[in-house]
Amino acid sequence: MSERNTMLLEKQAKNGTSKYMLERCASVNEYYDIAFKVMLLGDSSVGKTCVLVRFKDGAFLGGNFIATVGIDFRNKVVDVDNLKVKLQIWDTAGQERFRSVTHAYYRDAQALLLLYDITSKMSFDNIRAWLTEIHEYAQKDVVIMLLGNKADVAAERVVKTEDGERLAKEYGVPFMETSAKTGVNVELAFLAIAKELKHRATQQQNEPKFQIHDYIEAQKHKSSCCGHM
Ligand SMILES: Nc1nc2c(ncn2[C@@H]2O[C@H](COP(=O)(O)OP(=O)(O)OP(=O)(O)O)[C@@H](O)[C@H]2O)c(=O)[nH]1
Repeated sequence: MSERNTMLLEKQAKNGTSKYMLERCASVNEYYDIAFKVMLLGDSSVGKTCVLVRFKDGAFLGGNFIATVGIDFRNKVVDVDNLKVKLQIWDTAGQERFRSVTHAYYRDAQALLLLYDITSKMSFDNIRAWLTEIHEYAQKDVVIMLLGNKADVAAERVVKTEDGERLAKEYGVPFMETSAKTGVNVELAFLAIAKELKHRATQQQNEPKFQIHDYIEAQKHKSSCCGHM
């Protein structure tokens, strides 16, 4: 981390001008400058665990579906403008019976990735209910991103890309389609979140605001030449 960034973060922490955590980890393996909590939400079997495993380990969990019980988390440190940003990513159980457990974790999250499955109309229709729940339990300024997962299964698609885009626009949240199987857009989703949170935490008054929508569109176009759904 540059000296300027260190001073800036320390100043913000001292003044209480940053709502975000400033943490230092002594372990060499897990060194980071700043940490954020991110939660994965959405119906059971939309692919939350698989998206997390794809991002963390670059692998796909195929085979038999094992539903998440309760809640679990994994850490990943990413570089954002010379800062080491630790994302502590909470994987929640989509099943209704675990809802009261996961509600308790909403308050601490700075970002929420809300997933539906493009081959399940019900998981898409339930997104409005998820957003209502988010507004009830999460912080007011939480960063929300909508993801239409399983984009690789084109033959079974029942939710059009435009429908996802329209819903995201209605709620003013960024949107993209992902595939935990091929990896398409998975890293982009987490990096966009990391950048948004880092900018919010370190931004100075005269600096231009980070535009997450513009960033995602630019990156999607960049990768569309060679990205495979
Ligand atoms: N083709 C395809 N299958 C996927 C993708 N993501 C997940 N799956 C499959 O969908 C099933 C459910 O995936 P999970 O990641 O366990 O779903 P979840 O949302 O974590 O489910 P809960 O833990 O019950 O909330 C598994 O059989 C995965 O292999 C994807 O991008 N493409």
